[in-house]
Amino acid sequence: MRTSIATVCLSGGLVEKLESCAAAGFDGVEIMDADLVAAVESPEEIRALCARLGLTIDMYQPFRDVEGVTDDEFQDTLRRAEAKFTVMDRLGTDLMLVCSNVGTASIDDDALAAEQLGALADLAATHGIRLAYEALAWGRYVNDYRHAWDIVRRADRPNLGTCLDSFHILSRGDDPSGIEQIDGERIYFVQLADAPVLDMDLLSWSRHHRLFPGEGGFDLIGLLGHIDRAGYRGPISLEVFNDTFRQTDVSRTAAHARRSLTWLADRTSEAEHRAQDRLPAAQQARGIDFVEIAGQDLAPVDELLSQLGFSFGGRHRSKDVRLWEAGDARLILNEQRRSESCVLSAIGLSVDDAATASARGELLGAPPVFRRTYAGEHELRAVAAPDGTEVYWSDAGAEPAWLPEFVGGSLAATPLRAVVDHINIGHPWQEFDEAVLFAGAVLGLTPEPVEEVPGPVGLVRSQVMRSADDVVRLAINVAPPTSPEPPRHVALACDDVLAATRHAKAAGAALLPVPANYYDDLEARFGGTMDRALLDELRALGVFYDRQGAGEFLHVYTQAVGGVFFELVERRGGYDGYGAPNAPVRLGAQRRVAAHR
Ligand SMILES: O=C(O)c1ccc(O)c(O)c1
Ligand SMILES: [Mg+2]
Repeated sequence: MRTSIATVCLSGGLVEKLESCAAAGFDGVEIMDADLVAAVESPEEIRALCARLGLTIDMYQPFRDVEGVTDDEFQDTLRRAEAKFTVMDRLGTDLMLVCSNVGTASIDDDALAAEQLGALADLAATHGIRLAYEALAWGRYVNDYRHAWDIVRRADRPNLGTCLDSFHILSRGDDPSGIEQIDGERIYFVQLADAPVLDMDLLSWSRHHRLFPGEGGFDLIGLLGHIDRAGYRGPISLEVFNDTFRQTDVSRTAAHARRSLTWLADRTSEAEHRAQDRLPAAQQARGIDFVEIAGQDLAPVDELLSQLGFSFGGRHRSKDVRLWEAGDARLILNEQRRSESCVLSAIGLSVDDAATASARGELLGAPPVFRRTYAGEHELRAVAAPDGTEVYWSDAGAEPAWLPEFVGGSLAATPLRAVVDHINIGHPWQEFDEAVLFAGAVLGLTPEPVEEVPGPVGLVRSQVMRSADDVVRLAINVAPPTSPEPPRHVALACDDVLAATRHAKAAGAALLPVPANYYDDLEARFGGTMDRALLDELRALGVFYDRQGAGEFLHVYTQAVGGVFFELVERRGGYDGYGAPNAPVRLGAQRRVAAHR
């Protein structure tokens, strides 16, 4: 797949954008007119830079307000176009994007539109330039790709074709299968954007919320299949107007964008027989091997885990690392990284083939992580997620291969038997989409619908990504910008949260206090259908409750140690959520505790 990207996706000046696109491995770019106009470099200098960087200039865009206008207006359009054709000659690019008219169109007449586009194409031909006509979803009269193709056919010029843009097709819910009716030679360009499924006006949705493939709700794989079957063999270009990507680090966004196309090419390669685009298969996690917490002084975490009913699993033979266990839940405390306060720093996953998992991660641009190992120690393969969290893979077995490296653990049975239910990672707002792409592409997880939870300092957006068998459930949260350190937590599932909470309280664990108002409300909501004794016990212990149909969810939180806290959960009757209705109360309680420290 030849890859391209519109300069409008990125922040910074044109030269920085081009350098970042080349560094990220794109083959070409679409240069946005406004980016060139604002640059101090001449078109000749930009052309030379692209040549030096190995980037082709695949398209110049956009040219607006062409068709459906009065004759006077059209004469001015030709004058304007001539000036831009000259710029394109200097840039050395031969394809111009022409958007369907959204502003000046006053005449709804396909014959006139075809005539005017034809005349513009004839003028372009004197420069050796081709035009790609694109239906914008909010075009005044032309807003459907089939309509744009009709007009192109009607104009019937050898240098006039169409540009397909996934956003304009899928945002309107148009049937993309009609693409196969288009002559592939006349599809001059393909622009791709994903987007969250939103119910809002098309223009604002398009200009602010587009996403890179794999981060939204559009079926881009299906769309590419139609485009491929139409016979299109040109570049696949990203055109993603997004408020976040336009203001964040340009080289990081370019790499992120390129990763989305690597993922997409892999997903479409099977159907389209493009073996060169194929990646090693995503490895579904069989289990969570461990969760690691790192920090300078983790004694308070040792204490808390002991109070929760974990048992000490020993110290590592050669490193300043300790293990705590409760049934199948294993927590590693790592004091080797002395610069950090207490953070959730790594996740270990067991998979069928760890080598394949890490090879895939690296091909998707995730940086490999190396930790020093000593003779006889198990070497784990790992990459870093976009936020720096390390993901380790090990081959699934009866028990983790690294377990014997921990010595001196207590042999007593654990009071708590648990398994990691979900892991919740707070991210700064600008890293959210990248994290979603990483979890989907590298970890092979599938997104659940986004939840939004009102917190005391802003709306918290939460996207759970999970494996097919629910072994891994990763909640990606956007922390409110005012929270100093994005909080993270590990939720541990056990059979009896009430008993576990009694045990933890008796052992002196600092649990999160829950306000009485919460239980008054619980009584109002469920009092009619809930056992009185249960309600009283929830209130006495500070345990949260939620219900979905016949399913019930009991959960309780510890207070945070640094940037980490724990949750004990009990799922009854097939409850499948995360207690989202309780999140505002939890966030409020956490804020109160933090304020009193
Ligand atoms: O929002 C726009 O104006 C705009 C311009 C060019 C495009 O290719 C497009 O999809 C949208
Ligand atoms: Mg477009």
